[in-house]
Amino acid sequence: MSATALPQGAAARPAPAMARPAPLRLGQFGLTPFTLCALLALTIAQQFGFLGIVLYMKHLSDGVIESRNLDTLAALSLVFVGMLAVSTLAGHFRSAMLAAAAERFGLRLKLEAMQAAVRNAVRTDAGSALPILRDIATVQRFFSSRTPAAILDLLGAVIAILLLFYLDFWLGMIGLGGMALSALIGAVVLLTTRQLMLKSRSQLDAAQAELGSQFLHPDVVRGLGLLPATLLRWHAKYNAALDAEDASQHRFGTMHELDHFISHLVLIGAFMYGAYLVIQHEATVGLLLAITLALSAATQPFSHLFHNWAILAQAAQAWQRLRSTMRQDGEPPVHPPEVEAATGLVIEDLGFWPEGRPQPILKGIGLRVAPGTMMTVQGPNGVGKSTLLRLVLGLMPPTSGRVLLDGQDSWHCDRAAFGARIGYLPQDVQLLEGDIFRNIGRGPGAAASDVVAAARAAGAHDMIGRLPLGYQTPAGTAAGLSAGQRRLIGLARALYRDPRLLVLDEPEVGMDGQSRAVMRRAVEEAKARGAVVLLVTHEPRTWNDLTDLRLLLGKNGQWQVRPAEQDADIMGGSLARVD
Ligand SMILES: Nc1ncnc2c1ncn2[C@@H]1O[C@H](COP(=O)(O)OP(=O)(O)OP(=O)(O)O)[C@@H](O)[C@H]1O
Repeated sequence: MSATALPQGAAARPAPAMARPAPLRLGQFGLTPFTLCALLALTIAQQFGFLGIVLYMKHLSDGVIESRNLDTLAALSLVFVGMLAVSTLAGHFRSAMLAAAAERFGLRLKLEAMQAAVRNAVRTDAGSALPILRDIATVQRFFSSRTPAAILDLLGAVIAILLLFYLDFWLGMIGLGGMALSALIGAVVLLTTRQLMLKSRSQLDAAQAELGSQFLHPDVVRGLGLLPATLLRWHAKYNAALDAEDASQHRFGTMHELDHFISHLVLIGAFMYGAYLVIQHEATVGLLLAITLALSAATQPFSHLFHNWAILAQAAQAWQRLRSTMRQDGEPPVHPPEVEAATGLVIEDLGFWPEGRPQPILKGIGLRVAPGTMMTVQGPNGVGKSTLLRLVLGLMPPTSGRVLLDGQDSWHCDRAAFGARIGYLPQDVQLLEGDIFRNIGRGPGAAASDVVAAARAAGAHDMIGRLPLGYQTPAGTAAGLSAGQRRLIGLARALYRDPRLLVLDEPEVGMDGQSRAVMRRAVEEAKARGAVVLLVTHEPRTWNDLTDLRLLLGKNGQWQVRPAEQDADIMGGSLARVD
């Protein structure tokens, strides 16, 4: 046995710096300045094609019809058919580019945002990372809808207004006034519905999360007759969320009607002015035709945007939430292993003091656990045993100090490489969706021999063999495995490929005598292979013969390391003996 208590640090060191995550930028998803310029150029080409028709109509009615010149009619028609073809092609390429961007965006965003959300959820105990999936879907739905094209078409609206100015200064002013009014209404409604939409979204998330967590314990809910109360509570929250959404939809609807009214008002104004010019012999009827087409090009993108305002507003909010998730991500920078550090587990001046707590949970813990050594972690309920294990595993950043496994900082590490070197059996064993083989082998591609060896070491092989589908038995939440079976599979997963650090959180809970014996043998073998074993237990006596060292935790961050021979159940209640 080799285990050493290191001197306690006098003052808490600041927590190790988190990496500042790169802000979420559209450029990361292929929307570079070049792509945007190409999209704008295609939009202009498309719009010129359309606006060409305006001029075509005007020339036809002003010149060709009066002169009755068929050659001019044929030549003009040919030119404008060509323009129309270019416009259609430009529109097609633009749609293809937008669709490709939407796909690329969805794929990459899913990967990055999901990783960030899971890391945040683990670090902050924030529960589900799933709302992020809805945000990704919202942003993706926006990109694959007609709305980005409508935004680009606002450029066409500007060109249409310029054309109106070209036709007549005051016509341009009427069109510009209408456009400005529409934009103003849009901005006002977007700002005033923002809070309502945020409220509705957070209420909906809270209601669904609450119902989801209740359904995780259907037996309790049904068995204790809590279903009506649960549904009533959920219904009230859900209705409140829908009320907020209805209010925002109502405002969107009002705005759409208002925009409709303004478009018609602008059209009537422009027509009246055009008719006045015709009466004054300053223009021909062709001008009225041109006004109709140009104004429709100027107002259509607005009308589309207002119609789909909710998609735009929801996408903007989802994008902001995604950005903030990525900002909070803070994946720590990876530190290379310290070659001169002692092998095994080294804990240096480790402290954990969450915000809002008057006292630290853990303070200045310093010790070394050599390879082939088992240390039990003992202490009363709520004293910080599981927290210590999570810090050792590098699942959250310590407030001070650090943990090294064979010289590798457990927080500043490459998770995939570090995870492969540890085995962890939490109090509440959660198996992932997929079969037992994948669960033990920690994903696809595991060697069958390694999986079976781990299952044998955990005493799970025979139990798995008795299942109708053996290692192919589904192991997820709906699979129906018993708590004891899940625990054995969880232990096999922890033992997979001989971890350097084996962390067991109250492993004996829920195990029968035979399974406990198998577990003890597994721990013994892991020690013999040179693993460091950390074991949280409320029954230290049952592990006496395998224990080399005890870490005793007390209230407010008190701690002490003792050799195994002393005081197996010292933490039966008396903290004074630890001081
Ligand atoms: N991320 C966190 N933020 C704030 N407080 C936390 C965090 N993690 C743990 N705690 C608090 O730390 C205290 C210790 O919790 P922990 O689960 O580590 O206790 P424990 O000793 O394992 O208890 P038990 O024996 O009952 O399992 C609890 O009061 C818990 O609320």
